Amino acid sequence: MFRKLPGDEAQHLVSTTPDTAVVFRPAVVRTPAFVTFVIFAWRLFAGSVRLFWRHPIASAVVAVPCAVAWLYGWLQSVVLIAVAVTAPALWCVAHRPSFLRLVGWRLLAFWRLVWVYRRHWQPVMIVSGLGRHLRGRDYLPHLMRIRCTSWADVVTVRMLHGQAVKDWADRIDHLAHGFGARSCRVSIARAGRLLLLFPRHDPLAVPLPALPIPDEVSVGPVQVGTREDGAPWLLKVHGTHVLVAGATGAGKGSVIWSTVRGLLPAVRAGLAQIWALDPKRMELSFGRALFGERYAATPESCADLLEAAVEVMQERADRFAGVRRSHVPTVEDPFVLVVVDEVAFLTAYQSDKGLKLRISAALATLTTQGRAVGVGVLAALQDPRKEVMNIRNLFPDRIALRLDESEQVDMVLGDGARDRGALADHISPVPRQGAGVGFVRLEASPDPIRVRAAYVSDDAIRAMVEAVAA
Ligand SMILES: Nc1ncnc2c1ncn2[C@@H]1O[C@H](COP(=O)(O)OP(=O)(O)OP(=O)(O)O)[C@@H](O)[C@H]1O
Repeated sequence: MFRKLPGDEAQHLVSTTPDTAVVFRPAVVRTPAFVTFVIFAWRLFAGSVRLFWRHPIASAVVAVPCAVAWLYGWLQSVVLIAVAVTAPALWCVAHRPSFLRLVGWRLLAFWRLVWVYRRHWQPVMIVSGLGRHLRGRDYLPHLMRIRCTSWADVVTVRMLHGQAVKDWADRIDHLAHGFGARSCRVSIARAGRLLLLFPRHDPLAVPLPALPIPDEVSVGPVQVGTREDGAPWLLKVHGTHVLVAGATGAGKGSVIWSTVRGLLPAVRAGLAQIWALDPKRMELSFGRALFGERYAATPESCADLLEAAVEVMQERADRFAGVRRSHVPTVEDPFVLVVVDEVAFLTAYQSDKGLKLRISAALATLTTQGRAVGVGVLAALQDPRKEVMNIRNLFPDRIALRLDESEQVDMVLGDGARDRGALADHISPVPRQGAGVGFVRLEASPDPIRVRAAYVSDDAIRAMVEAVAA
């Protein structure tokens, strides 16, 4: 045993009786009391300065009444506390948003920093493998800052040197459960720093009724719902192609109808046309009058309609060649949105090989050449696998509603989307809670954003048909 002990440790050994633990005599360095006092005083001072610097509001809440009591007496201090409590309460009642923005969320952030994150930081980091315990020392990522919004905590973290974003993305489950949240999303703040987003509650849990038909005549981006952060979810349809993937009952219809609703003023003004392909004959047939002649349900008529769209596209391409490089909608050349509900019925599940080829070729042509000349495709499908939808990569913008399998998330939103928190396979199958909820990736950012489409009821569709007929 003595030979196994490193260096001169053997000389500190106090007891090695067989039935007790090995006990070492600690090294004692005799220090004058004065030096010890100076060290403690310095630590106290440095700690107080750090506390004031990091948490000025919370420190002032404690320090100011103490200072007043010491300088002017306890009665004045009690009066001050009473005023300090009632004034914010009145402010909160009178103008809640400004109170929350300036005071409320900061206090909550302080509370959650102390009570949730700092308290659980060390065990969660060590158990999840994001921190290391080496030779008696903890090497932990640095918890830098907490910001609270109305629905989530945003935690800024400095990673350990040598860690990668993937190390954190692989552990979102550990982090979420470790800090008592439903989920966790990871995004990059800057080199070496991450933002972890922990939702406190789900702002999208309640269905959103159909949005009002906009007054402005525009081909987009159209508002189709709300983002998790409360901002409007604007979907760009002009100048792109959009693929909506979701299991049965995921609410694909609500994305399609909300888009149609947002384009309605442009349709009425003649600046947009919606061409509808409805092989299931369920979804779009309800508002058939909105599409006029440009509605197809049988595979043959769908192939014809798609080829007609290709003709429009090619005719425009011939006219625009060398004259302009982008499309501006006019009554002569309106924006054409080809809406396809359950596109796999027309491609993968189509038994007639000739029709399947015609439809696939037309869709591929539209999605590769249509956007510059004002022809866009909005397609919905249930199964995003390559065997089912081999042209899914030709859709620049993709929306993942509730999906059956976790692997399907990256198929729709691109590699790594699920690791970053796009848990489309965890969306509730209960229509009230989960229908129309999904994840999108915006052009500007690789981080998925959670959204909910507004539900356009049958009555709202009927009202739209009447509005267009009028
Ligand atoms: N945005 C929404 N908000 C709340 N409930 C919704 C929403 N969208 C749809 N629903 C509810 O979910 C049900 C299914 O929606 P929908 O038919 O649009 O799904 P889907 O994805 O098109 O399904 P399928 O592929 O089977 O046609 C609807 O009957 C409606 O009750």
